[in-house]
Amino acid sequence: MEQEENHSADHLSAQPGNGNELEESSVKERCFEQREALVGEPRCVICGRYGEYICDQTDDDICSVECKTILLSKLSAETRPAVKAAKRVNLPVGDESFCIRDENFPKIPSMHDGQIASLRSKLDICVKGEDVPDPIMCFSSSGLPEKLVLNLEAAGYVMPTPVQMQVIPSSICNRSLLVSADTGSGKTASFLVPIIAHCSHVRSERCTDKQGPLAIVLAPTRELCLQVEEQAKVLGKGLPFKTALVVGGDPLAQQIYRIENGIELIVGTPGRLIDLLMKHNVDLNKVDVFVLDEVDCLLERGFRDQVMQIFQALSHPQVMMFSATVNSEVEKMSNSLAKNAIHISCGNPSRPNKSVKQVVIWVESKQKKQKIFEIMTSKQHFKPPAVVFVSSRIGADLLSEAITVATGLKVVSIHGDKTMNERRESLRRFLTGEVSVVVCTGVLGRGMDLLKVRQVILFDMPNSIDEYVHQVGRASRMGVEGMAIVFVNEEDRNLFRELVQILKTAGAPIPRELANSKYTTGIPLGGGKKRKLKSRKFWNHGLEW
Ligand SMILES: Nc1ncnc2c1ncn2[C@@H]1O[C@H](COP(=O)(O)OP(=O)(O)OP(=O)(O)O)[C@@H](O)[C@H]1O
Repeated sequence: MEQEENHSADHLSAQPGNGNELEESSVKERCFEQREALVGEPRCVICGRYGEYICDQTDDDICSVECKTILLSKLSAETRPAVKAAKRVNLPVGDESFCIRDENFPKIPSMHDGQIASLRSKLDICVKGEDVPDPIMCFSSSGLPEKLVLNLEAAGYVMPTPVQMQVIPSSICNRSLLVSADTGSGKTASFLVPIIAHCSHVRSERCTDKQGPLAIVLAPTRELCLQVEEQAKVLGKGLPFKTALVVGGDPLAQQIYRIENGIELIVGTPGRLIDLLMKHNVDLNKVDVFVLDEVDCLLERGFRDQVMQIFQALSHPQVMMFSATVNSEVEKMSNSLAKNAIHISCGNPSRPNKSVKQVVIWVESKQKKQKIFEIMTSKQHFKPPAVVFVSSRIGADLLSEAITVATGLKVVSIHGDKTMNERRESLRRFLTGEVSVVVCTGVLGRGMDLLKVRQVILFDMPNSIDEYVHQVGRASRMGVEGMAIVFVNEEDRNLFRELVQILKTAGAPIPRELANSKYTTGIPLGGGKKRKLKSRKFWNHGLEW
């Protein structure tokens, strides 16, 4: 007990002068101050570094006050959508009566169809399709391997989020899916959990060494692939489940070597995967799960042909497609990949996450730099760590230098002209808190789980409202409140109409210049033609990443 107390990060709250100064000074404030864990040492449940302390509230190993705060905010009943969801439908949180330990994965007991429909409606889950499996209320009710359930618990996943409640059972029933759900709502685990369960099931049934992959996850950016693969490794730990990351910028030979040695899941960008498949004979015959993360982006021109090429090399896989922004065009295109897919929608997809306060400011282009310096030197307005989105690579470099000079803050830039090692290192420095600002192009706009970020600044508006939704979404994870500061001026007039609609719906203030602009008031609401034009524009921008 004595020892536990001395290790407790809660001692940080001790006040100077109470005799605890010695322990206080040794407690690590920030995650990056902590060393890596050696073999056999406890690891921080948040970042994996040396788990020097024990969190009093949860008994988990943690490395620093910073990770303790994240751990507690993750577990906080007020901020967990799954727990909130359970409360909304009057389910006792963690009540075992809602957990069915049945391999065949039956219905929630004593719930008839009407009750299931009402449950879905309360959880904001909409489903379209034939024989849609019922949602689950806990991870252990879907016949997942015990080790996987333990890994989920260790990662702080006490209950599934609404999207996971509906996607996991549907996926385990081998159904193809098109899923749209809010940013930060847990889509990644909703496809990784069934993939890991499937792979470890197959491998333990037919245990032969060095087999080809069983699942492929495609994502549009290297950073997102890195993150998805990392999460797959955490959730699949201790199971017969190995992964390979196939992204540009890393040596191809190493990626081939890893695949040759036998893996279950490939996570990659379409271009590099095609490259690898052309140069090397990878047996894709056993791939029976194909996931498109950020499906709307992957089905845009530029990626679409590559995605279809990979798909055609597979033999009738289960296809699962995910994004926070799925429009009717994407729905139509998804038909060519999966005919009878179930459509699942959770929360308010295609709208900025409700937990992010949108603060739109009218700033003329020449004044933008001055404005961002003002924000970043204001204790009241600047809430680091912060992500700044700009529209060009050169702009990212110039602005990051300018912010450093003007404010003295540590800033990095990330964009498509940097080498993979530079991008990895900059992201690491940002995520560990070594630097407090990252200036980037759209490369970090989609899918990135920037856990500690609560503030994003859209220095340049992106080229489409869908990208706006994704970029704003970086300011919040799992319902934690965040803020997006958005600079607009006449140059963004193409988006005025949709932006004003979005701000009105969110009840956010609309700058006078924006409200009064002829582009806001004079043009009728855009139809299909206008959206197509925007999609193309986005693509020109997308290729610039
Ligand atoms: N059941 C759960 N319990 C607790 N935390 C969870 C759970 N599921 C996911 N998370 C955490 O929630 C955060 C957001 O999840 P994720 O990145 O998958 O969101 P997303 O829906 O893919 O968002 P985006 O559209 O922005 O990519 C992550 O930090 C993840 O670890």
